[in-house]
Amino acid sequence: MLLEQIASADSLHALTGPLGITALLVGLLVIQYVIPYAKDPNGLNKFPGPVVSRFSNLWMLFTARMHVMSVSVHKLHQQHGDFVRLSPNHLSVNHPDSVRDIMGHGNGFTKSEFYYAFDNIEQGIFTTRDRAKHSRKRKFVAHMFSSKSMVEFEPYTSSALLVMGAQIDKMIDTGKAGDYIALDRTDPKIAALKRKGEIALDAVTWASFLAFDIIGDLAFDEPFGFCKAGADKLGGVMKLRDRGEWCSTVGQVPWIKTWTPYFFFDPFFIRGRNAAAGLAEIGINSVEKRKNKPSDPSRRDILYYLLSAKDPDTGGPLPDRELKAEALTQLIAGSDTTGNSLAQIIDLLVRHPNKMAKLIAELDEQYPAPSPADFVSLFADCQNLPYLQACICEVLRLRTVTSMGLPRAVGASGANVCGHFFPEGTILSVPTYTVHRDPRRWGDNALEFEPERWLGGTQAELEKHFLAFSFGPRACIGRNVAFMEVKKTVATLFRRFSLRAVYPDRQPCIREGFHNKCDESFVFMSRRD
Ligand code: HEM
Repeated sequence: MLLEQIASADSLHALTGPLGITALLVGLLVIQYVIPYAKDPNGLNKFPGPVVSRFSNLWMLFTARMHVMSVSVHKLHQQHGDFVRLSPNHLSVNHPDSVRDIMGHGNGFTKSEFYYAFDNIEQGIFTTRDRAKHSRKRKFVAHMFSSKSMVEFEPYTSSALLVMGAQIDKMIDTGKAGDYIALDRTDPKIAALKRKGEIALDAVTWASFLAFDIIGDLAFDEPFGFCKAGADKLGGVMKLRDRGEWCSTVGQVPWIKTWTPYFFFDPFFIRGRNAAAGLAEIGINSVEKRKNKPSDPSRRDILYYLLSAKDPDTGGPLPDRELKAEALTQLIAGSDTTGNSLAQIIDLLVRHPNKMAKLIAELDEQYPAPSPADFVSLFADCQNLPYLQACICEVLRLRTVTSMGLPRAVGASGANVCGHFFPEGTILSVPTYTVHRDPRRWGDNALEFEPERWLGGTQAELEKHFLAFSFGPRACIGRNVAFMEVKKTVATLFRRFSLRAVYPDRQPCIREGFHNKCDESFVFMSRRD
């Protein structure tokens, strides 16, 4: 009888009509969101956070897409305290022990599925989630970042700095370097503020040119030539930005990755996907070019180390796809990070002329003679300058390139973290932006630019809360190369040139992708000697 009723035309109509479809949708929503919430498999219901985060990743997707994730998470911590729920299985933890408990060695955590969005060509050292696979990769890149290779890598940084110095000189003399025309030639407002002997340029643009040129030479045998051309002929800088923003957004809901080419409602997704493909092409072409070109046998660069690395599993060379994926990883990890850090260093120093004067005094003491046109600071000379080191650390604290919490997944046996137990698969992150502003860690002047805090023997203590290069087993492997590049660049620039902000009172607009970028930072420059 009942079956007959169901099968009747009226009932079928009811099931396929608007009411039936609504009931079906509600049922699906209950299965997808409400039941998991009620079951609370990771025990996160007791933690506060936005209501929508209890049921879905939408809050994270939205804040990432709007480029405001770190700041939004920070506001939630200010409102709710040390533990904030960001999605059904993701908790952000800003507890004094969170860096040790979540990021530290030996706790069995892995990178989360967020990193799937970053896989390009194939999993590289940066994206690999599996711990055994990651250790294998760390083994074969270890030589590349030894102190010996640091000495071998220095000349590539020096030659890029030489080209950039010459281009700035050219701009001071002619107002133009390659395709780049000094800003005071094109913008009457800037021209009106200019003093004699100065030119105006965008530090963000030139820091990117320099960082790309250095990594091009360091990784692939020749600089990309952006400084010489005064232009980014490959569109690499923009591709990096678009790809980074796309990855950090897609990573919030990783399964959408393969569908983004069809997201016609938001060109952001199409652009990001194309940028990722374009970057892979730059990487693959550069590797192919290098492999087919007779190379100087004494040349020691990243590709030399990758080409001569032994696969720890087979004892033979690395498989071709893996080699390309690793080369691309170094290109991406080593260019955008360094370029953005340099831009932020210049931006914050020109906004704090008293700190900049202290740095210049330190450099002048190191280099008392007038600096010639081809002056480039040797790493040996600037490596241990305390105020230079302090300025760099302080900028990387306040203007950290990657300031969002880096998500880690709890391993098979669960984990005790800051007094709570979390089962396998729970995602935990330490909110770098918030940690770097926490008065419990940095004192009452946590929000101020105060390089002096790094002086006087406090560095080791502060390093425990310093996440600019991350912490633990997945910390930045290129940290020493980065410090070498940044120290040499800052020492060279500030010894040779005077810099001042074009608009000292205009706050920079910082846009967050996976990396934070100043949209622009206009500075006046003139020769000092
Ligand atoms: C100022 C410059 C730099 C900063 C601020 C920086 C920051 C970071 C951070 C925060 C991570 C961890 C990311 C995560 O866990 O999601 C990381 C990882 C990494 N960085 Fe850097 N980085 C810099 C320069 C470099 C350079 C110059 C290279 C190479 C030439 C490099 C290569 C890598 C690699 C390969 C990883 C992945 C390590 C792993 O998972 O084992 N980085 N970096």
